[in-house]
Amino acid sequence: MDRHRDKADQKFQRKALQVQEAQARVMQYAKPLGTEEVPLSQCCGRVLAEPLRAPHPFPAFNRSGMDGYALRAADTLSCHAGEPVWLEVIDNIPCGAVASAEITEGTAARIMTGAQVPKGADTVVMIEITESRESDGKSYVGLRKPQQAGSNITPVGFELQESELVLPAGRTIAAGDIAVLAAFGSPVVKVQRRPKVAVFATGTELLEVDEPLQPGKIRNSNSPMLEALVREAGGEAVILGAIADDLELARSRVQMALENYDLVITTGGVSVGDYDIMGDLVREKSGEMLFNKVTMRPGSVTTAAVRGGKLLLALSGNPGASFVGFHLFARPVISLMLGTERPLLPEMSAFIGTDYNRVNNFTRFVRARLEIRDGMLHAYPAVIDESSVMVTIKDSDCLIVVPPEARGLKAGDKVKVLKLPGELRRQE
Ligand SMILES: Nc1nc2c(c(=O)[nH]1)N[C@H]1C(S)=C(S)[C@@H](COP(=O)(O)OP(=O)(O)OC[C@H]3O[C@@H](n4cnc5c(N)ncnc54)[C@H](O)[C@@H]3O)O[C@H]1N2
Ligand code: MOO
Ligand SMILES: [Mg+2]
Repeated sequence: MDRHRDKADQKFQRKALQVQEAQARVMQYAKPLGTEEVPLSQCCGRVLAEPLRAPHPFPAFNRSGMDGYALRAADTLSCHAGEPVWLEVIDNIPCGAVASAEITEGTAARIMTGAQVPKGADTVVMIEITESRESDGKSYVGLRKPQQAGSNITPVGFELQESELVLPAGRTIAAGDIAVLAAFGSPVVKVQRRPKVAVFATGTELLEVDEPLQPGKIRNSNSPMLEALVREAGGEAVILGAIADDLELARSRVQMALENYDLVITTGGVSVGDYDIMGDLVREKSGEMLFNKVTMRPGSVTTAAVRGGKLLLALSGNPGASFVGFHLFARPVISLMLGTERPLLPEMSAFIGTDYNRVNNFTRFVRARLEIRDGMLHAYPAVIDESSVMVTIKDSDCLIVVPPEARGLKAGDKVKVLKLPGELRRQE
């Protein structure tokens, strides 16, 4: 009986941490996991593991910006009153070729866009403003206006000098980065290894997605949602299914997962209920509990522990709470494991779109839809945003941070929002 009392006391006496403190506790266990090489075609969205310095200037040669003639600007200065200057065309330089002769006084080379400008030439004149004639088997180009040195030539190193830093390590590779990597000859790219994240759900009430509904039961929506969130954060998610509320079973599953994966995320069973086994499991002596209560809503019962150096994030079973818990705790951990420098959701300020009157003792992270109007951000809180509500997660672009002291926000008040990843939802 006394042992029961002890257990119950432990269960109910939880010390709530501030969100930032709780984030700091989990983030200190998140370190980059090492690197691997992937083909250029598969590196989009991965995190670059080493900086790229330009191995050569870019462009690597003085490049013609027009189809026309390469010549010396000085040779055009003598045109006056519309009298053309005639220069002998001594070379023809298609793109990809190099000149066979230097341009000297009185000569020019026909040249195409993108070709290397020949030695001696300091300007390129576009075909449209030139004239041509043949005489004694020689070709001549005629110009009626003096030209400026440097025109239509992109000088060597215009974009980048040799050894200039182009891509810092830690950058998430996007299309423009891929162009750079290709231009500098990187068929394989060193990227951070993706964390392997085990996701499992707890709850005797849970059905598989393809099972028919049964009385009192629900389908497991958290695991597929978390799988998508892990992927979006740059991790590799492995769904380990749903387990019944059975402490023995959960203990062995969690242990197996901690041994085989970089991070373990569970949902459900962290509150004070009779079958809330994850709470019991985390309080067992075999590991360090980092926290089991956070001053936030939803997700106040979010729990974290470390075992054998690996993090276990036990998120609340309520869909809204597991969504917010993922973004505040799991996403930063995955980001740090990927070696990124800014693991937390970006903060912005917005005008709240409607009144918000819900009162709370804890900071509330209210899911909301963002709209940009006249260049200003407006955040519309979801009409129903209880922890247990699933359906409005899909419409949220951000979380409005409502501190406990904010009582009765009025439409138009300025609020802090945490931007969720991805594009803004369209207004229906
Ligand atoms: N007496 C108290 N009861 C509760 C408290 C409290 O402080 N005292 N806290 C409430 C709060 S706040 C939350 S949040 C929930 C947390 O619940 P658990 O993390 O223990 O989660 P469960 O009990 O397993 O489930 C809660 C809810 O979520 C549904 N669920 C669970 N897993 C899934 C899933 N994979 N997919 C979809 N939905 C899921 C489950 O069926 C329940 O409806 O506790 C409050 N209670
Ligand atoms: O604190 Mo509960 O975790 O969602 O509201
Ligand atoms: Mg519970």
